[in-house]
Amino acid sequence: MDTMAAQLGKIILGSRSPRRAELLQLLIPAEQIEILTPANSVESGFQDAHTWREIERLVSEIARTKNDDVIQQLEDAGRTDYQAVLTADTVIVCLEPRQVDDKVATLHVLGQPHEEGDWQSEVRRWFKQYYFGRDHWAVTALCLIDSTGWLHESVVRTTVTFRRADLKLLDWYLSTKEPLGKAGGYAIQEAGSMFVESIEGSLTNVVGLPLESLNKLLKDCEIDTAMSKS
Ligand SMILES: Cc1cn([C@H]2C[C@H](O)[C@@H](COP(=O)(O)OP(=O)(O)OP(=O)(O)O)O2)c(=O)[nH]c1=O
Repeated sequence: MDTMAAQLGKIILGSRSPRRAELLQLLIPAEQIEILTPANSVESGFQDAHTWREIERLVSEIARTKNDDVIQQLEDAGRTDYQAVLTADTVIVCLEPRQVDDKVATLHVLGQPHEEGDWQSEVRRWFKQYYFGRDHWAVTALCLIDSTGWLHESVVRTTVTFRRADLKLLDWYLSTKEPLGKAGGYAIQEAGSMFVESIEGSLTNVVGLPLESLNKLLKDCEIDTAMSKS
């Protein structure tokens, strides 16, 4: 790709998440980003996924499905004026509390709370059963496909440790509705941070777009970022 075209071509962000758009703007100038929303992907199959290998495979598959959807939209519109399409998917992975006779701990995946149901009870249960006083992981799969169709992928895992139970704070937190639209039902970048004791790894990965890893993928794609210009 020549440098001029590389400078002009848009980076298409296939996401409805405002957090992903804000984070991408830290690496790519806003005027070079265009947002196209992928069709809602079915986040199924996780109920049978209990190993890291299987979970990471499924999260990557969802990010790729979102990307395919956006590329199809671009093709349908006869568009060739873009450098790459970026999509991502984030889930929370927890350890099932050990049963007395369990030999090995089991992994369990949480997506976004189900808005149409009693989401407050659902999120309250997640906090009590999986979060308070324990570790869990935020896992984000990135999928970047350049205009030649070359696929660049990565999966990033961050360990998050929550403080001990504070049920009063949890009741208030649920009343804010912040958990809606967030994987695992909390936002570490907002009031959800009050539950967090520590994290190990990338913070932006928890928020839905791991910048360090994305910067590397963009570099692999020969896309200039704010860092490459400095
Ligand atoms: C854990 C966590 C998640 N989140 C958000 C980021 C993502 O928007 C969302 C994860 O859900 P996703 O299903 O990955 O993404 P989405 O449906 O919001 O957006 P799209 O598929 O269109 O890209 O959770 C936070 O903002 N803060 C957090 O601490």
